[in-house]
Amino acid sequence: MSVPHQRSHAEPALALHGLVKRFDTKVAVAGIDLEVPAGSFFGLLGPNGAGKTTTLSMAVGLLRPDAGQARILGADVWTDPVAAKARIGVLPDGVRLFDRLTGTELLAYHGLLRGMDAGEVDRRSNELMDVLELGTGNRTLVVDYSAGMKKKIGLACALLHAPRLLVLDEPFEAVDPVSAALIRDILHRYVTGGGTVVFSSHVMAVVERLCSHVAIMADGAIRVRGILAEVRGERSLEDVFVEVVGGRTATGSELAWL
Ligand SMILES: Nc1ncnc2c1ncn2[C@@H]1O[C@H](COP(=O)(O)OP(=O)(O)OP(=O)(O)O)[C@@H](O)[C@H]1O
Repeated sequence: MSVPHQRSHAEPALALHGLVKRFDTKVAVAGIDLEVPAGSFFGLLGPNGAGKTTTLSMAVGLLRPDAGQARILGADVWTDPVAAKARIGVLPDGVRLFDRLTGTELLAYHGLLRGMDAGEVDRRSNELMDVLELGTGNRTLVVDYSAGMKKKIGLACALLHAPRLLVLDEPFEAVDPVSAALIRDILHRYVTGGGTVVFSSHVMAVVERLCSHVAIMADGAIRVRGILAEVRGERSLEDVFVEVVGGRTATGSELAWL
């Protein structure tokens, strides 16, 4: 089988074809085609409102597209949802969690829902709570966690069943520098071990450090995509980003009243 636009013959970890989403008259995502190669660390960039969250939500089956398809390691998210969802771990936007549970209870819920053995859920959940410094015996309800802790427990839920693809919406947002370094390390090891990560971020330094591939979105479309080194060339990723999405420059006369 030959796959056009791809050097590798492997099935892409994530393949989006013609994805469209409108909210009333607003076209949030305007027909996106994107392939994320298996084993890649893929950064999705774009200014506020570019359509990143909408795209990732459709990619993982949280939001039904108006048109188009999303396939996860070959399984269609909408026609074969059980197979598709078994292969992914998701950190959604805003991390909507059952927050009247403790972190350990939440992980148990996720693990059992995915049909995992209770003993294995226990072992992995203790290890995740420990590694992510959420406290193994912590009885605090998730609702009382800080924003960064909520991100970390959301990430733990996404990792628990050792999925082959991780789709993470702004995993570094609200996370302190020590925890960010820890998460970078965990994700790096996950990709080295054969996993694939797709994540959205506004933090260029993190994307430059971690990613093998990037795509830059603006106004619901992908403007630039490819291997990080090729997209960046001799410039910084931030320079490329600003050039691609455009941006206003301060003239010095704004907010003169301030
Ligand atoms: N549920 C919704 N109802 C109406 N409009 C929406 C909804 N969700 C998103 N939008 C609109 O779709 C566009 C894309 O939003 P989206 O959240 O996907 O952007 P984003 O790139 O993730 O932005 P950010 O970086 O700020 O998180 C925006 O104009 C937003 O206002």
